[in-house]
Amino acid sequence: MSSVDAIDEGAGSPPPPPPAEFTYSGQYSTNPLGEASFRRLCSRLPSVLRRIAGMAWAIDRSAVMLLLGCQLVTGVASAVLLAATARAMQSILGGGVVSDRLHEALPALLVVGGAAALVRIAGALSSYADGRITPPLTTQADSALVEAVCRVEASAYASDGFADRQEAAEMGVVRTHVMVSDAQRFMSALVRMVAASGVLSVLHPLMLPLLILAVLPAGVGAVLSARVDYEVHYGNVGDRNIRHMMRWWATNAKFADEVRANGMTGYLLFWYRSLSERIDRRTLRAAPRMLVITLVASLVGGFFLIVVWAALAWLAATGRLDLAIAATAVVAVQTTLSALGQVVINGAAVFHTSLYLTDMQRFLDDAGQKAPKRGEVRVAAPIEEIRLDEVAYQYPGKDEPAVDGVSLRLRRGEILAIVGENGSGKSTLTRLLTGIYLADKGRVTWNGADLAAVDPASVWACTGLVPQLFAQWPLRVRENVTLGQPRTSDDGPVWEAVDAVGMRQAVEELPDGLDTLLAREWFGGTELSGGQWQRLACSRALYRRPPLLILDEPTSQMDPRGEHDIFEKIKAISADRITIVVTHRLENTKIADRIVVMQQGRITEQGRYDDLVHAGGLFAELLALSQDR
Ligand SMILES: Nc1ncnc2c1ncn2[C@@H]1O[C@H](COP(=O)(O)OP(=O)(O)OP(=O)(O)O)[C@@H](O)[C@H]1O
Repeated sequence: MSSVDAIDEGAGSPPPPPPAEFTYSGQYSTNPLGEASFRRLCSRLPSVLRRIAGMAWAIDRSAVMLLLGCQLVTGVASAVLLAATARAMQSILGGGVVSDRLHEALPALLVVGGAAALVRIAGALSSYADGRITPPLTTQADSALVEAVCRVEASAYASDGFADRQEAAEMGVVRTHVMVSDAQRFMSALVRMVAASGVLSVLHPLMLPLLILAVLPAGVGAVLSARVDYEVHYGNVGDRNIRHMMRWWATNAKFADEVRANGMTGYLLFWYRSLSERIDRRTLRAAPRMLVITLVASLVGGFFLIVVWAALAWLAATGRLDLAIAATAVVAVQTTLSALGQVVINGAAVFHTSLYLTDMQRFLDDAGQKAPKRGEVRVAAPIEEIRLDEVAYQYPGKDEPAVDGVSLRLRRGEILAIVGENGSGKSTLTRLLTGIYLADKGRVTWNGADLAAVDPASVWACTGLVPQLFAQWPLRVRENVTLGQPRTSDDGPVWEAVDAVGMRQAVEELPDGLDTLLAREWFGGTELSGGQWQRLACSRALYRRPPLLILDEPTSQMDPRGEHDIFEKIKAISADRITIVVTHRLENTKIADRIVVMQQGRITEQGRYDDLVHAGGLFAELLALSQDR
């Protein structure tokens, strides 16, 4: 079924336009492989192996030692195996009675058996060591990525290509699953190849160069294929990223009503499939190149392989090579060939992995750079005063500042209401007040300390924020209240916070009270209503008893009783803290000691409710509009 068939609504109307093209954009848009030569690519292998070894060493030294020991054993045993094979062949193919010849060959055959067993045992132990290293290594890479993203300055999310590079870095995490085993297989094949080719060179000096010629094309082919593969991955990063997000939104149970009742299913499926098809098209476009690379590599490699066997036959037929030695050479050629093949395949895999690891490392380094480095100064409760002096902030890529030259002074005990039309800068102002964003211009100070030089953790330890868009954590009720600041094992303060938002009865009626899992999707989980979720978000902020309490549209989903309760509570606890309420329900601003009205990032009016109602400004106009029904 094509993507357009996925649209079941609006039959007969022209098909909608395909999803916008999302490309990996900005300063990171250059494919690091674009200019790299084959030689440079190969020369990266040692450093990649060193890096993988270093990462593994940090995880489990004894497992790494075991791996290295196994490689050594494999190499020595492979060489011994071939040398003993040559000796056994000489006895077996020599003159005399068969039983005598076999008897003479027996010690060498026993050595062959022992060496082969050792190679197998070393292989098994290597897999065991890999099994010990890989899971913690993957966990470490994955956790490092999650932590790096959680710890960046919030403003980094809006920076050029951040999400795309995060998506690219995720691939690095995926590749850590196979990284050690690829490297181990590569090393083990290399060791076997060196051992076998050493023996082969001793048997006849011509064999080795011929063999290398036979396998080299496959090596070049494998690396070139890896390069094309990465190129495709690189071209698809942007689309894959947005598809991944869209998948979450389209399939999330929380949005199921909206998707169905608004007839979005058809378009979303069309959209999803179109994007997938575009990704496929890019991938398929690379297929002919892949085919050419593989065919040419196989043809050239095959030709040289025929030359190898012909040379061996010629050497044996013309008596230049003893028959027993020729027989050993056949075994050695086979061993070297298979080892070389493994070297090539696993070398290409290691190289391939290195590309994704580089993306991951680059992202981690960049995220590290974007982590807050503001200073050691700490602020602590009580927060007596917060000041903003000529503060401005402009989002990356925007032409106008979201907040433009705002000055404010807030004192402990005060309730400030911020109002204004959509996009006037209210939420941005709260982000600047709490140091989530640092001002581009001007200063925000807490108790006189400039937030640009203050440890942000100390600021956020003093903050309770109910954002406009709050998370509905798939955790227990208790954790939804205490998340970020679990204080005691005693449930008393939790119930206090639940009471403060009028949720006691609702929580008591849940199957497991505070222990109820708030995730309907999971077995044993349950779901709250929109207003109940919002009450819980408020209780989370109240539980923190913060010196700065910020509520951004805290009651937009609540019934009048809930709204009344919350505002009563805010008033009751306001003496100890600075309280900021952002709201479009202008009646609610009556509780504020001061109201500021924002327009295009600036404060254009301020005063008490009664003053502003009669001031004839934007506040009065918005209030009149809200009452005009
Ligand atoms: N993360 C962001 N990245 C880029 N621009 C943003 C971001 N958040 C807000 N903006 C822009 O900044 C301006 C102010 O937005 P802000 O969210 O502060 O307004 P607001 O007054 O809170 O609006 P609302 O009443 O709709 O909540 C808007 O033009 C908006 O497009």
